[in-house]
Amino acid sequence: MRIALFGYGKMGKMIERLAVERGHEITAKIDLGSDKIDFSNIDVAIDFSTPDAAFANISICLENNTPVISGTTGWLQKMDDALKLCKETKGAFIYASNFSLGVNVFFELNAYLAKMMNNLSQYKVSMEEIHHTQKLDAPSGTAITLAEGIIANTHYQKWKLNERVDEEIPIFSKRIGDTPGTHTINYNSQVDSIEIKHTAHNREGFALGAVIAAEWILDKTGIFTMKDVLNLG
Ligand SMILES: NC(=O)C1=CN([C@@H]2O[C@H](COP(=O)(O)OP(=O)(O)OC[C@H]3O[C@@H](n4cnc5c(N)ncnc54)[C@H](O)[C@@H]3O)[C@@H](O)[C@H]2O)C=CC1
Ligand SMILES: O=C(O)C1=N[C@H](C(=O)O)C[C@H](O)C1
Repeated sequence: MRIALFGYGKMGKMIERLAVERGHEITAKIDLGSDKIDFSNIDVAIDFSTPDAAFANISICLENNTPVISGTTGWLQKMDDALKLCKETKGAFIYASNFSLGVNVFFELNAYLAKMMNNLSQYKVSMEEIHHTQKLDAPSGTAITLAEGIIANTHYQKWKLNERVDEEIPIFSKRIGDTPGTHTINYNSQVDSIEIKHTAHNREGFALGAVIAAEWILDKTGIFTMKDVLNLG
């Protein structure tokens, strides 16, 4: 498979290593200041760039009939436009706030726990996410997906960054050293607390998930999620 990398930073470089190990070829590395892209030499694109760049990168791939996987976070305000463009171009697109198998299992666990806790009004939910100090967006995309999982299964309707407001899910974002990504959900009552936590030890799980998604989407048309790719739930 001929892969184009949009964004050749921490994730782009790790995806390159894992993709080559799995027998794929990297035929384009597009980063800041890159020249014209030769789409005739690309089977699938993988975008791990920046919040400002993701939508343009995804758009150019869809306009050139190239399936695209995006893991970039912090650009959700443009998501509806990307989905519309994918439908118009009859393209193929997967966005995931987190491509790791472990976090996708954790998403399912989070939804199940939220459903159980919904009628237990003595427990108040909160979330904490910890990432490295270079991260541009807050809260993390993963934290937003987790909050959406709680909202879909409880009476909560909104999340709030770094603040406790009645009836909203507080998400506390911390930036510490090189932390690859840690997410904790806590239900606290006067007498006890229940906590679930996912800790990434490095970035390999994210990168491998993105390569697996790229292998999976080849020759497909439509808008998919990692749940489709991993056959979870
Ligand atoms: N969904 C997931 O599983 C994961 C998502 N991420 C997200 O992926 C993104 C990238 O993460 P990292 O690689 O750690 O960041 P990074 O900062 O190491 O790399 C980003 C790269 O994008 C480049 N870039 C800037 N403008 C560009 C443009 N117009 N076109 C192409 N490239 C451009 C930068 O020069 C840089 O090399 C972030 O949004 C991060 O939150 C990170 C890890 C896992
Ligand atoms: O920026 C990162 O590093 C990560 N970003 C994603 C997010 O915002 O959730 C996924 C992972 O946690 C690492």
